[in-house]
Amino acid sequence: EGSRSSSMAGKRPAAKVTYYRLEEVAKHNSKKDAWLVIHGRVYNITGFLGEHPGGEKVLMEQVGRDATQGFEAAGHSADAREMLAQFCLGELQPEQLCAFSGGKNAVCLQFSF
Ligand code: HEM
Repeated sequence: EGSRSSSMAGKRPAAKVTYYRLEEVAKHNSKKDAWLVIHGRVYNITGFLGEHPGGEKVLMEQVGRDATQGFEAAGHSADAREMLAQFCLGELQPEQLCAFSGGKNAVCLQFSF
């Protein structure tokens, strides 16, 4: 499970953000339990697999991993980007961000399990 910690955004009260590691995301790689990462956020898309206008197949190729590059390569609309929020579980550990998401560690692009 993800680790909980507080983060202070400006002077607002601490908001709870759940951080996940890629190793945890990787466990959720089946049709019945499908997670992926896009731009540093972790999404549970299990219920969306059959709803995706681009089809289930492309999503199943990305589950359990960082799908940022594929998501951007498909050129998603603003509507598609807004849909993401409803599936969000939390954030990827910042040091595991892929280069495509602004991470310094380009090796994440080749991350595989
Ligand atoms: C939860 C994440 C995702 C959401 C909410 C989503 C949503 C959508 C939506 C609404 C469309 C219709 C076109 C548009 O509005 O842009 C679409 C099309 C498409 N998506 Fe996704 N998508 C997601 C993830 C992905 C990923 C990870 C890939 C590939 C790696 C992908 C590949 C495609 C492709 C190829 C199309 C185009 C289908 C066509 O033009 O016939 N999507 N997606």
